[in-house]
Amino acid sequence: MRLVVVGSSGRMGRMLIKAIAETEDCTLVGAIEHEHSPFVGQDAGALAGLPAPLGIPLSTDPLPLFANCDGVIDFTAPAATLGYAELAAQARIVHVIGTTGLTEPDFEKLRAAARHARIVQSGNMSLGVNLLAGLVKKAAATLGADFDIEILEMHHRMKVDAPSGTALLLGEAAAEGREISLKEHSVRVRDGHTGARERGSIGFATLRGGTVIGDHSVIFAGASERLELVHRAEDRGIFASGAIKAAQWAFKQKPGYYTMTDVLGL
Ligand SMILES: NC(=O)C1=CN([C@@H]2O[C@H](COP(=O)(O)OP(=O)(O)OC[C@H]3O[C@@H](n4cnc5c(N)ncnc54)[C@H](OP(=O)(O)O)[C@@H]3O)[C@@H](O)[C@H]2O)C=CC1
Ligand SMILES: O=C(O)C1=N[C@H](C(=O)O)C[C@H](O)C1
Repeated sequence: MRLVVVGSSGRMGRMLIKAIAETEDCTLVGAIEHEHSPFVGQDAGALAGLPAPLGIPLSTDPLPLFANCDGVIDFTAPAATLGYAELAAQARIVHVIGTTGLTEPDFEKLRAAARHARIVQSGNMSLGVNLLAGLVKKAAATLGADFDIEILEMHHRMKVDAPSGTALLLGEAAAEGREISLKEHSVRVRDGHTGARERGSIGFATLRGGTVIGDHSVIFAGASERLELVHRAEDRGIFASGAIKAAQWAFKQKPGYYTMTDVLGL
């Protein structure tokens, strides 16, 4: 499969270039950055720390690359992702989206692009987190509203969006298990005299610091017992290999909007 990476000098971009180089049946055919990036023109392999250059310089023009590839992997920023989604739809290719911080209007645009592209979007591409989401759904359904649900996440100091895409994905899983709408029951911030906790709400807490790759805990707090389901990412390679698996899976599908639950058959 011929793949292009956008945001290729970023933390995930570099990890993806390395992972694609190490994956059989996948070839990196292009690496893209925005026009003001200081990395434009540099070799993708050198940037990713590979022992030899790949002969692929970072470019700013997606059009010729999208026209000659099977899929694009995108861990960038919401505005960039929406632009790439339009181009991927025009080129009728696979678009794997790991970008977080997307809003409901953004998701509507992505669903429209998925009429022509094969989009796989997930706030977390790892097997562990997607399995965790299933466990959270089951726990939420089993325990019911006598147990308060709180979702705690910690990430590195450079992360720009909160709560994390993963925390929101886990919140959706909990809400689905409870058969409620997350939008109507989530409490994203607490400060000052908040009053007692509202029964049935799903709370979020965000920590930022250091180099933490991504820790998530879903806490079910009952009257005399507490259940905690935890995932800790130890290497960004888990997101990169999940994204490549998603691209390979989507290559065989019809245009549409898919998630990692579809890819992993969970
Ligand atoms: N779903 C998942 O499994 C995961 C999702 N993520 C998400 O992926 C996103 C990226 O994370 P991370 O790699 O840590 O962030 P980085 O900031 O390190 O990387 C983002 C890269 O995208 C570049 N970029 C910005 N705009 C454009 C554009 N228009 N075209 C091309 N490149 C562009 C940035 O350039 P510059 O720095 O110059 O602005 C940067 O190099 C975040 O939303 C994060 O939450 C991260 C890990 C896992
Ligand atoms: O920005 C990150 O780093 C990560 N972002 C994703 C998120 O928002 O959940 C996934 C992972 O936790 C790392």
